[in-house]
Amino acid sequence: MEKGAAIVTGGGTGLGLAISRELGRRGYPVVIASRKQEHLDAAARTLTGEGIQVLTAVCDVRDREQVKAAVDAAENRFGRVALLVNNAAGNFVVKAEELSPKGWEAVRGIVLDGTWHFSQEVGKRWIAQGQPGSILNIIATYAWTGAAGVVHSVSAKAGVLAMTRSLAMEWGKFGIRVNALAPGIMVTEDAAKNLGYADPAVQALLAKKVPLRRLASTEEVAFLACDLVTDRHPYVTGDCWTVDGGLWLEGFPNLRRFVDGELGE
Ligand SMILES: CCCCCCC/C=C/C(=O)SCCNC(=O)CCNC(=O)[C@H](O)C(C)(C)COP(=O)(O)OP(=O)(O)OC[C@H]1O[C@@H](n2cnc3c(N)ncnc32)[C@H](O)[C@@H]1OP(=O)(O)O
Ligand SMILES: NC(=O)C1=CN([C@@H]2O[C@H](COP(=O)(O)OP(=O)(O)OC[C@H]3O[C@@H](n4cnc5c(N)ncnc54)[C@H](OP(=O)(O)O)[C@@H]3O)[C@@H](O)[C@H]2O)C=CC1
Repeated sequence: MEKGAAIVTGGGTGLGLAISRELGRRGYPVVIASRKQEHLDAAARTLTGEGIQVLTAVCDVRDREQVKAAVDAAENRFGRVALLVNNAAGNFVVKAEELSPKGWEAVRGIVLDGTWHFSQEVGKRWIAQGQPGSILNIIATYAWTGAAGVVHSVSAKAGVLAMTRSLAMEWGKFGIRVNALAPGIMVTEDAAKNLGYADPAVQALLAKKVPLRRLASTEEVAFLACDLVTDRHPYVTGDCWTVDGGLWLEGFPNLRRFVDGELGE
């Protein structure tokens, strides 16, 4: 039987692209949704070339109507949505006292509102259709440790973790699983640029802070993400898996110190 489709927000770049590829390899048609056509087109070319069925959906996750249109397009093309990965994010390092209302709004809107928009849109359809489903929310370990320099993202990711647990409790009876995954530091283009670790010398310093002494690859994080969101672990819900080489146990690096050039040995 045909598998339902997997929607991956922010599926055109970085971790989202790695998750889309791994889901494709596991037999799921993927729907990649994000704002920029050029990100989606480049990813679709790559994935199609690897034999994966792909649909692109230009969509700002902050806009409820665009989210609805993306889910409609996924159902029209593939019949059914089986999986949702809320991976899209926005982030930048800023002193809390200098963060503007629009800066707060942008990051909260993408991370917290975007996750809610897609989750409710697919969740209510699964409930109405009597279909099971699975949602995976990509967060960060600072959702529970806190971190200096990214108060907007920390607050939004903490909200997503609370949302994950609450939806798992409320929708478990419908056969809908909801989990979260907290990756360690990955060198993806926009994250490294926006968070001040594009320089390989900074990456080397960061790696020294990780108990396993290296940063994460998108592939290894994607593999675990796919294990969690697919039916490999059908009794896991409301949980958050961490794949960060042990970094959070050491304490999350103060991101302000990176951009201020104060990171020492
Ligand atoms: C060192 C280890 C770290 C590892 C852990 C990291 C864990 C998590 C990582 C991530 O989440 S990585 C994801 C990174 N990817 C992205 O951010 C891609 C998408 N990002 C964007 O599109 C932008 O960066 C955005 C600002 C988040 C959103 O773009 P949008 O077009 O909606 O907003 P703008 O109109 O450009 O800006 C809105 C508002 O925000 C202010 N702002 C933007 N950048 C900065 C900045 N660098 N510093 C201070 N303020 C910023 C901008 O000025 C606007 O406010 P106003 O000026 O209008 O008040
Ligand atoms: N990199 C890291 O070290 C870590 C990352 N994470 C998390 O991993 C996930 C992936 O991050 P990563 O791959 O590194 O970063 P990327 O910047 O590559 O991914 C973010 C994606 O979100 C999409 N996006 C941004 N804003 C919107 C929007 N308003 N609507 C729709 N899509 C949007 C972007 O596409 P487009 O520009 O086309 O809209 C992009 O594809 C994020 O949730 C991040 O918080 C967690 C811990 C560490």
